[in-house]
Amino acid sequence: MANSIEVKVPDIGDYDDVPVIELLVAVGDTVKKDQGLVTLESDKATMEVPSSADGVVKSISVKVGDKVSQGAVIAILEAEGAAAGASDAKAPLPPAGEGAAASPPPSQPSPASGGRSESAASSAPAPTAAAASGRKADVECRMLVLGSGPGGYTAAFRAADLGLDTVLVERYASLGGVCLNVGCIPSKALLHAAAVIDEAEHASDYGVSFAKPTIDLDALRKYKEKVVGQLTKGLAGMAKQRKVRTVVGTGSFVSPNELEVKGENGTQLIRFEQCIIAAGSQAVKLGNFPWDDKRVMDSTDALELADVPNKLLVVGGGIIGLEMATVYRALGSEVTVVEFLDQLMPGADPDLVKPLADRLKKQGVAVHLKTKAAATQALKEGIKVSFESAEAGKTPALESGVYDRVLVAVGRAPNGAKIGADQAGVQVSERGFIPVDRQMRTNVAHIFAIGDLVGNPMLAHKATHEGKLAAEVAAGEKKEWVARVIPSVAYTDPEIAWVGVTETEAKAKGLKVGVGKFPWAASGRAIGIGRTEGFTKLIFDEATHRIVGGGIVGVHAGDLIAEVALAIEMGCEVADIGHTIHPHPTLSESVGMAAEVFDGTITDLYIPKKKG
Ligand SMILES: Cc1cc2nc3c(=O)[nH]c(=O)nc-3n(C[C@H](O)[C@H](O)[C@H](O)COP(=O)(O)OP(=O)(O)OC[C@H]3O[C@@H](n4cnc5c(N)ncnc54)[C@H](O)[C@@H]3O)c2cc1C
Repeated sequence: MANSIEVKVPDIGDYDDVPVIELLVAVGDTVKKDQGLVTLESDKATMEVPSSADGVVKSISVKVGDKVSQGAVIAILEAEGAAAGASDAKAPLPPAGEGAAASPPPSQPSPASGGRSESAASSAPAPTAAAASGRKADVECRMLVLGSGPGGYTAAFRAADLGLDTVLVERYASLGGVCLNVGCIPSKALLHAAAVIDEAEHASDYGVSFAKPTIDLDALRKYKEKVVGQLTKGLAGMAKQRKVRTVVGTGSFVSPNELEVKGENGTQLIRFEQCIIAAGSQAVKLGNFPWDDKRVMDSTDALELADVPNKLLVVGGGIIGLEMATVYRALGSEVTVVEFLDQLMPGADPDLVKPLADRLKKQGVAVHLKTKAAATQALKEGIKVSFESAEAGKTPALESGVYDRVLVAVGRAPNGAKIGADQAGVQVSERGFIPVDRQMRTNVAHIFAIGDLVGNPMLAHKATHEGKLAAEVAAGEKKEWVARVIPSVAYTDPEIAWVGVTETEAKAKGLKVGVGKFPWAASGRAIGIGRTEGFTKLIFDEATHRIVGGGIVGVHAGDLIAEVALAIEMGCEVADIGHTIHPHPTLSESVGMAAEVFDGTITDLYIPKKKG
């Protein structure tokens, strides 16, 4: 029977509220009595395994940076003997007809999945010997990675670099997944063209006039494809250099150690010791749209640039919908955006969104909030869409319209339920997410999952970070998720970027925070480029003056937010940021100056002192 032992911070007053600075072991490690588990900051105290217990680390309840008090549980151990089958990342490949005996990892919500309650629980059946197919394998490998998006190719490359013989399975011939082929990269190539069109249009403000642009759609499409091709071919080359074998075809698990891949050249059975699932997500297709009509598009279709519709409806005012609205508006479409919620880009603070909403309005983009696309009809002259108010009983601001094309951008759904995960014993939530622990392990110890299919935010940089972590853990490194924050960026015009705690979230959670906000109207650089609508705000813990979040709206906000993310990761206080010398004249100065605003030391603005 399992004999669990809790390791607690000792009952010594000195240890109150002390940050954890190092985790010395990881889940699954076998530990011996008196071995160090966790190091705390104050006088480098090390929490040790109690002398009564040799065992396996079942869970670790803290991460680096957490503050702990006396009595807090730091880890749970399973005493030796009770831990048979505990995760062994280097479990040998079972012979055909024999499954892996893996015990499930601890039940911990992944921070990478936004703390979802869908944890890698232990209720899924452990794979049994009978579950293996008994078929002859066409390919055998130490590591199989399913899906070649930013999560998958990163995981495969890192695994190979760490010496694991790796196979990468991808259903499309081109590596790179959604991000490189039909997501981040092509959208940014088109947004670059949109920005140039816009810049040229406004250059007359400073005395430089260009003729109205002529748009060669074929050439623009080719440019986008060239950008994508350069990156995807680069990936194929790097896979070869690392001796990562790629298999093209659609994969589905047939046992805890086997994946069947159906491709153009028939069916192959791949047997693996360890696996990283990185099968990503796909666009949600609302059921009330006629998807067999080419005029109804998801983001992949919209990036095809089949034509520039006279009238485009964008359903969904989130990042992807607004980026595509930006592109098509610049190319000449009359764009209408409808959003069900009461703000564009839900998740960002409303003040960050306002400059974008104002600019869209100026540009003639019609935005209707609290509006639902209720019914659709494919007519010869266009797609007719009828709207309803999101508020029961209210009349929508817009009742109906006929559009040459409709882009539906209402979110993405994980592919977890489409890969035969049940055959491997891997748990999948009702929504299609695969729960993982802090090491990206699923409930089956030798199978990891990463990227969009483990939870929000569905972002490429989250997927790559997780991919690296999973590969390193699989190769035997003692690691777990320690990143504090994941930045979000909308590459609209202006860009909006935020990271960490938002003001809205702080209010909802009753966190005591203070804000330093620097308006770009006072930035020499912003004035020089005629883009003063932006601002930079930093959010600090009121008691410690440590930075906990930040948001930037304005050109290049996506590049600028990296400094704020680093400051949060480093645990910077307001003075660390304010005293960092930023180059002048740059937009980056606005980060230092936002800190000075909070600190009351700003000289580039005049802020009257509060009376009393
Ligand atoms: C229009 C658009 C713009 C975006 N812009 C940004 C951005 O600017 N920045 C950002 O961070 N994120 C952006 N994203 C999101 C980003 O693309 C995803 O978060 C990222 O691609 C997720 O990576 P992943 O590795 O989890 O999965 P994916 O990139 O989805 O890759 C999964 C791969 O698995 C393959 N696959 C799935 N099932 C199987 C199977 N059964 N067999 C074989 N192969 C399979 C798929 O074909 C795919 O290639 C954007 C997304 C879209 C749609």
